[in-house]
Amino acid sequence: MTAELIDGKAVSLKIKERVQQRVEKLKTNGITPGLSVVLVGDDSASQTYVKNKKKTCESLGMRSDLHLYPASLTEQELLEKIDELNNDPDIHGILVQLPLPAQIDEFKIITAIDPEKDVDGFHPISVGNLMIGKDTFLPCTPHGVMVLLEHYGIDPAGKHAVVIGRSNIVGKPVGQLLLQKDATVTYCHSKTPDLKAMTQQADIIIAAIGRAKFIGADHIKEGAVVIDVGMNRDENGKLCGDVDFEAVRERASFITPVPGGVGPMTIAMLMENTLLSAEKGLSKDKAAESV
Ligand SMILES: Nc1nc(=O)c2c([nH]1)NC[C@@H]1CN(c3ccc(C(=O)N[C@@H](CCC(=O)O)C(=O)O)cc3)C=[N+]21
Repeated sequence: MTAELIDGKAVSLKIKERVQQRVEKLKTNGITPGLSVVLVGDDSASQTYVKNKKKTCESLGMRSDLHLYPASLTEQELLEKIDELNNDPDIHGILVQLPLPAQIDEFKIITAIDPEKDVDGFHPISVGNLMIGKDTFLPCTPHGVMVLLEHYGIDPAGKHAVVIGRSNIVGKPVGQLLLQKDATVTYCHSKTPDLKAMTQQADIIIAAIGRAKFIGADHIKEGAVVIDVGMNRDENGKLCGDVDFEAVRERASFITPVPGGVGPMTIAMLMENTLLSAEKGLSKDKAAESV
């Protein structure tokens, strides 16, 4: 069997088109969605990502401002910036690029962001709402994975989904979203004694490990759906996922490439969250007017 390619780039374009149309509509009500992106430190890969986020925002008619700080920024200074953005009515979404330098406590920063502007879905309130199935900002990468599955007609209900990785931003939430869609979910991680025995039982595999080409053909069952959330560099410095794509595609039914799979979806869902935040603001203003 050769797997069908899950084209995240193409699906992300469709989502962005829809976002753009809704942005136009919002603008006729006098509101332009605005995203603030904060980057601390001069990591060049991170700079490229945040610049891409800004470019994408602007291509969809949204506003975006970039706040670049040296790696020496103090926690207090960052908290003050977040406070300012929390109180800026033109800013609907705040994204603080992770990881942060060691002197800054990530949890303190994430919890300082107004949950109503938490377009990353990382605030404990957003995480809690996700756990109990309440309406909230969904974290962008897990949400992007679910949208891809839906787009390709892959219904998780009754399937065995094996999530490899238990980070707060990918592994844990994507397992939760799969559970909400009635999958049977197994979480695997670095302390799982026999990973292969687990992944061989999976109908759907979500690889969020962080090791280049770690998942080979012998890890998967014939016909499995393989979603690769990895972002690594191979021995030649080329971007690659956690899955050995060429080998695994011969056994899988569907597979995401890296690049062009989950990555572009992450950005598209961020745009959608920023739009949703701005739309919520509008409906609140309208409600206030009608009182
Ligand atoms: N607060 C916060 N929120 C994030 O969402 C966040 C973060 N911090 N820190 C870093 C990670 C990483 N991340 C990516 C998003 C898109 C691509 C992406 O578009 N990738 C392209 C390729 C890009 C390339 O060629 O380098 C693709 O897979 O096709 C990659 C990585 C968001 N992150």
